[in-house]
Amino acid sequence: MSGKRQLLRAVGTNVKSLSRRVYDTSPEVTAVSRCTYDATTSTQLSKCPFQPAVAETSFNTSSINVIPPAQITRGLEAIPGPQPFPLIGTIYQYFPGGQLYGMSWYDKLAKLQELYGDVVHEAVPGGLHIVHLYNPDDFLEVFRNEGKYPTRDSFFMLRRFNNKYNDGVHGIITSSGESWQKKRSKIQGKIAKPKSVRTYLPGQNPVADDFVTFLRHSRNNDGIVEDLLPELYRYATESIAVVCFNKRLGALEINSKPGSEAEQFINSVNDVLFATQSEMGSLPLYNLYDTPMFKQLCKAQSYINEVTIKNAREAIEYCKSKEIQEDNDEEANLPSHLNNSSLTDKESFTLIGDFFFGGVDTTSNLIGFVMYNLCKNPSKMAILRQEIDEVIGQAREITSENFDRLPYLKAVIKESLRVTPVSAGNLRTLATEATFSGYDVPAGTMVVLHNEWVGKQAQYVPNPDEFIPERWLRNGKYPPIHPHVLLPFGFGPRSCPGRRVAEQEASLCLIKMLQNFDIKYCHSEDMKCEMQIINKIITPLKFRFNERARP
Ligand code: HEM
Repeated sequence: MSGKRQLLRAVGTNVKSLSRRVYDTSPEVTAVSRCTYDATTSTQLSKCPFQPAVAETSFNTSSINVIPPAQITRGLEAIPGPQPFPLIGTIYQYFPGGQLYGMSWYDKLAKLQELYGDVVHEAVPGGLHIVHLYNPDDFLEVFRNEGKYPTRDSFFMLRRFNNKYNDGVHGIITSSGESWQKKRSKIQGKIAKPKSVRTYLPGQNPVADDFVTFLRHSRNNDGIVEDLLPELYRYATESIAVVCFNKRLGALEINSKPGSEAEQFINSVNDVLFATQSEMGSLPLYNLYDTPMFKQLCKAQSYINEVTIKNAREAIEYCKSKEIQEDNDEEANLPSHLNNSSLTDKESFTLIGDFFFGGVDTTSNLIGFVMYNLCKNPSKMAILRQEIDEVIGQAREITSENFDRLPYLKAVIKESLRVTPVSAGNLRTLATEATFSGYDVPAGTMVVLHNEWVGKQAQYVPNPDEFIPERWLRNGKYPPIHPHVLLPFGFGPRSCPGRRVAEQEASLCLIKMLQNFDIKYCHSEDMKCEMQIINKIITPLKFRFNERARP
């Protein structure tokens, strides 16, 4: 191991209590089956487009973790995993007769871990190599080796759409390198910082009030909403429009006509996510011709762009007509802010489109998951309601100060993201070679961090099957959890810029629902979800909303 990497390894994690397999004499590592695939694409893999650089990390560097060089196994071919074959790689295991056929996403990745251990290699058609990781210590190692401009290679179809039909202009989801950083820096201060997100409260409070009114109209005579999820999509769309355009779209209008702009927009977001999920585990034929799935994505993304551009232009015109120049003016908006930056119109609109798109399914499923978990754990719901009653009471205006005094609400959201995460894990392409649990993995390899799986293992989270928000409260009553187990919004400079927006929108919605209703889950079956880039709820979220009894 080079001196530089010895040094990197030496700045270890502060979580000493967790066992590291790399310290063992590796019997488990050597016992598992070896991959004999000749990695013919190794030249391609080492062609990293980025300068080798080490990611800065703010973690405590108190303990020393040095892997003896003799225990490090080099090269992808040495990593355990299913046997790959030329051209098809390991994809056959997902087809009938294969060991992963017909399984849910979570069951597949759990099976891979069970069969091969904490580091697993898969070869995907098209010469792509994936390394699955199941140890939080290795997650830290990934972020140390993600480079100055972290890369998350995903949304390949969307990338192709942008290249082919958006004049080669990308937002931040599909861009990389300096181009990614330039765009991200333009929007970071407006969306990602907690203080700036609070400035959207005056616009988002009325959205949450309207959602409560909307729910009252959606209930049947028994107070039942047959499926809350579509209503939550409307809420999230209306609320993210406040952030993106400082504008109401009308998604929560009572008796809004089918086929409204908001409805078509929501359907388009779902179509893009569905097409993107279909990329995984299939041959990338869309690179050769416009496949039906690619055409579906193109249609949906074109609509997302159309709605974004229309609303962004209106927002810019609004600021011009009112001569609003200052960003801190209450009537200022994001498109106008970007219009005054060095980005071209197309770059700005594509960037805003990413946020508009990113803010729909994520937030709505998060709220759905939290509601479900609370209903399944009524004692936790009672504690949360008490906190809300004490801090906010029946006030309609939720202030920035209120948010700072709701630790249990934060803990509930966090625990929900562990038990029923919106994002199952994280993805990076290594900028530099790295060592994971004793295996050297070359630069350019895609690594998948299985946070959902790790968060459900008793060795990392005690009583993992129980919904215990208290474990996240900093009162010393529960043992600390490894800081890389739960990374629902990713990590580092490429982490989710919409995190604070999502948390704020979800909190507002949950507060208002608990202020107004007694809520019960009343579907006969447990909730089920399916991986469509995010974990999406696929069974009806049937709740009874009774007006809350006032003292
Ligand atoms: C429950 C809510 C959400 C979850 C769990 C979530 C999760 C994530 C994750 C895991 C990533 C990848 C981070 C990484 O690679 O380190 C991400 C990226 C992203 N998210 Fe979110 N997200 C949520 C809500 C939102 C919202 C509300 C928006 C828009 C306001 C948004 C916009 C984005 C964008 C644009 C990216 C790409 C960032 C980049 O590549 O630089 N997300 N999100």
